[in-house]
Amino acid sequence: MDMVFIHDFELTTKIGVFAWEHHIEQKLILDLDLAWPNRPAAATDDINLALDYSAVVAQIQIFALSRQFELIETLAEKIAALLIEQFNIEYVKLKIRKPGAIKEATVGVQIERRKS
Ligand SMILES: Nc1nc2c(c(=O)[nH]1)N=C([C@H](O)[C@@H](O)CO)CN2
Repeated sequence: MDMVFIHDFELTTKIGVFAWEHHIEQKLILDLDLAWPNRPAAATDDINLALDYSAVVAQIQIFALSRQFELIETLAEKIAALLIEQFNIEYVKLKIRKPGAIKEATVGVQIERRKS
């Protein structure tokens, strides 16, 4: 399966369970693996047939600015749904790390979602 990937994407947003987190921005690190048939774009050298990773990053940034969640699980689910719908992507694997969450470890979530 062909993929377009976006790894180590630093996203700054308001996120967290605790009250003190509701008023500050925190850094998240996203890794996205997006199923996309790359041959048509390669055959024509046409960005219009490619999954434009810049456009994907921009959409996620706009979404993260406009919404606020407590759990990174919720953010992951919403981003996966957004990408499947807006870019017509068949399969999304998304990992979100929250580097500042705890001092003992790097923590986060990973989901895989398919277009239904
Ligand atoms: N599975 C999760 N556990 C926790 C989350 C989360 O989003 N998913 N969030 C927190 C707090 O917001 C924490 O990051 C504050 O440091 C705790 N556990």
